[in-house]
Amino acid sequence: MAHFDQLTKLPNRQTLVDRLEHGLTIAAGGKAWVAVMLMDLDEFKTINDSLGHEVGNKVLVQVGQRIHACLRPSDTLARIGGDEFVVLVENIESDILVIEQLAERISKAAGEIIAIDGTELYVGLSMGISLFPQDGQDCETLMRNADTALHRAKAAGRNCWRFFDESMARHVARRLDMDTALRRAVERKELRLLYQPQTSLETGRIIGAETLVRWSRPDVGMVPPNEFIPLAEESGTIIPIGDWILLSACHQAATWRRENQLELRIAVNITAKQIHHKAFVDQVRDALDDSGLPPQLLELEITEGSIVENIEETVNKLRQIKALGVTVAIDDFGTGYSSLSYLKELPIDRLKIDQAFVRDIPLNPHDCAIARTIIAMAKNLGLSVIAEGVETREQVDFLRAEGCNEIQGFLVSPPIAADELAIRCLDAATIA
Ligand SMILES: Nc1nc2c(ncn2[C@@H]2O[C@@H]3COP(=O)(O)O[C@H]4[C@@H](O)[C@H](n5cnc6c(=O)[nH]c(N)nc65)O[C@@H]4COP(=O)(O)O[C@H]3[C@H]2O)c(=O)[nH]1
Repeated sequence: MAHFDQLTKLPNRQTLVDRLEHGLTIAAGGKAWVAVMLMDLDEFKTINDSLGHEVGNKVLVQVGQRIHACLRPSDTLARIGGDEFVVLVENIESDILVIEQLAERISKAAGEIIAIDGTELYVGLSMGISLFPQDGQDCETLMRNADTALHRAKAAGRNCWRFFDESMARHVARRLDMDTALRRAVERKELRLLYQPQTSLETGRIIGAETLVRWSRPDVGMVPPNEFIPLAEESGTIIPIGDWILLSACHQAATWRRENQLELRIAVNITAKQIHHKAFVDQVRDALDDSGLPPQLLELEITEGSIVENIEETVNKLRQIKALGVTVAIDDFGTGYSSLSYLKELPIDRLKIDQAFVRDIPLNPHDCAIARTIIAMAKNLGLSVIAEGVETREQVDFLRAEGCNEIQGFLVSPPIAADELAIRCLDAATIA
């Protein structure tokens, strides 16, 4: 039996069903989602009736090519009948926002003018989307529910898409709305940076600060970074925002140096997507050039989790960063999956013990053991150690006795405004 549609050379219905069944078997064993995006062309019958089947066929071929151009190599596009196409997206790990974005790309691409034999045509496309596992466990149910959603899209005025599950659509809409607002947040000056002191346990003095972003969203209030940073990471908005944070933090540290004679190391959180972005090293170099900050006063904090995503490329990028003279710390250390073997290879300067292990020191013997082990391991690898989330005197005593180099936490100060931090540093008080 043929596996491909003769006209468009795309997989046909049978091939789609085979791939979907295979995809569901794989997805059933893990956490990934699968999306079935069923689409058809609005008013295709009118094109066929008024301009003839030959033109209709050319339209189908062109639309097929346009949809195909929006996909990743691992996605499947099939033509399952007349003007019906299906896109199968497997292995959706992080967020269904990617499906919403894909639906938008496809609608836009299909909706552009099609020129056939000197005639210009517009073709609208409606789409219904069902998701495994929530909208069905098997091929038949998922196709049926995608079809129900497609009918809803048509009823809603065509040239749009609908998820089978409306609550899912609302969830996506909320996130999309937040992402759109976030994209504008920089130019509208809704983002601001706070700085949390980092203190040397040897001298008791503040030697640096971590940059922590805050978003005050009009009509909504403060949105915590734990909520919007992962979203920005997912959608790619982290690239312009991260660039702004990096540049602003470098300027701030340069200002402390120039105006307050403070040589403070400024730490900036960097996400996985930022590291892997092709312009990342240039962005860091530009931020240093633009601000005039000496490179050794800039530290990049990257989480353990983001390193394991693509270890080779991360090592490569970090080497380039180190070559600039910038230092690197591993954030949230102990929560990821670091193995000693690659920790040795990473060009890093500091380990940051996650606050989850600091919180119950000295009462919890397990946490004490973990903190002690991280400190000892860092020493063996020639790395410095900073503990985050330090809130009590007892924690300081324990960490100091174990040889931890620096601390950060509410005991010294919560994240504060830049001016306030300068005053704190100029104040003679130290952690004794
Ligand atoms: N309970 C307790 N908490 C303490 C203490 N000291 C500091 N914290 C909080 O712990 C978080 C430490 O930052 P993180 O692990 O990098 O975790 C950060 C980081 O992953 C992300 N984030 C914040 N700002 C940025 C940024 O500028 N860029 C990026 N990429 N991520 C950021 O959001 C996370 C949360 O940031 P925040 O809400 O500012 O929360 C901060 C800080 O306010 C303490 O003694 N006790």
